[in-house]
Amino acid sequence: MLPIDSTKKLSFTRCIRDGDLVIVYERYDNMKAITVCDGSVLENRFGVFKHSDWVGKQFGSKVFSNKGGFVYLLAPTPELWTLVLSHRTQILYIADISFVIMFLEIVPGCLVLESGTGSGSLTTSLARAVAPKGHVYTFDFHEQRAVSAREDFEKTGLSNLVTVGVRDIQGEGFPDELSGMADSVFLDLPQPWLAIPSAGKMLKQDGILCSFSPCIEQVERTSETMRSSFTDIRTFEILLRTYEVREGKLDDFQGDEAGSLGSLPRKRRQRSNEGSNVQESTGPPTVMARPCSEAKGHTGYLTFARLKCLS
Ligand SMILES: C[S@@+](CC[C@H](N)C(=O)[O-])C[C@H]1O[C@@H](n2cnc3c(N)ncnc32)[C@H](O)[C@@H]1O
Repeated sequence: MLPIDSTKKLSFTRCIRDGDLVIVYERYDNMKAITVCDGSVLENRFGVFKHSDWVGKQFGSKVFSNKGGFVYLLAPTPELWTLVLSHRTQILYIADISFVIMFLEIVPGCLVLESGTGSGSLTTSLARAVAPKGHVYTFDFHEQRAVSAREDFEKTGLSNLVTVGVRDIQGEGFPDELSGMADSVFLDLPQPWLAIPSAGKMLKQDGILCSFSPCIEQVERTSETMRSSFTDIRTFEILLRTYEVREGKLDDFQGDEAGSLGSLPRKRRQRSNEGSNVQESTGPPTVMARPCSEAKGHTGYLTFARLKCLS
């Protein structure tokens, strides 16, 4: 990520410099984060890429190896960072993250509390959502995870937007100094119900709390605890269906899962929509879209609740 501060607008239009973090993109399922270092090289199946060739190029550029192979150099957005970060824990992915940001009503300037930090996947998106003047206070009781998260936020240029604290949030709650200051609180903890009374104290009037839990028993216990100080308690499970889009001839797709309109060539689908039974088995390549066979299933449940107003 490019540095975000209160004076700069988040922008990826500037050119790549020595020391920048870039996402080296081969395919949507094959990318990695690299810090550009003049004098270093990247070696992969496409050949050898000199970092010095990357300096001065715009983010999004296609760059070539000594063998004529190529990769793209993308800006490290939170969306891409989530896909390349080093997993120190289970993490939240894009479908849950985007829903969380929307439902917690997080906008620039918000103050957000989070625990645990884990691998900082959600924190990275929270930081961008509150930029340039908001702040995220994130807590984990695992010292080394906190250290690694700070290093990552430094690398991604977000450290001025995030404070990482080491604290047992289930045991001690959030720090008293933050009482009544949070617009929203997010919990990804094994026993979130223990942290709910403290989360309630931290929130501004009508602030929103979200708790992520992998199993429904935790959701029930969390919701039960929320009832005394929160209202509008709602739980969601975000299931994402991804489609594969590729070009081919009808013959290439014969024998694909039957009955899936998504697996039909566009041309054939249009014809059947027009009431014709004509089916071509040859012809020019056409674009197909069909559900991916390896779609991600259950990740967890997101329970949201709004603090009850006192007056
Ligand atoms: C599943 S991870 C969070 C992942 C994070 N949401 C992400 O997207 O990268 C849960 C984290 O909670 C931390 N944790 C567990 N119990 C805790 C407690 N009592 N206080 C603070 N952190 C705790 C763990 O150390 C772990 O790093």
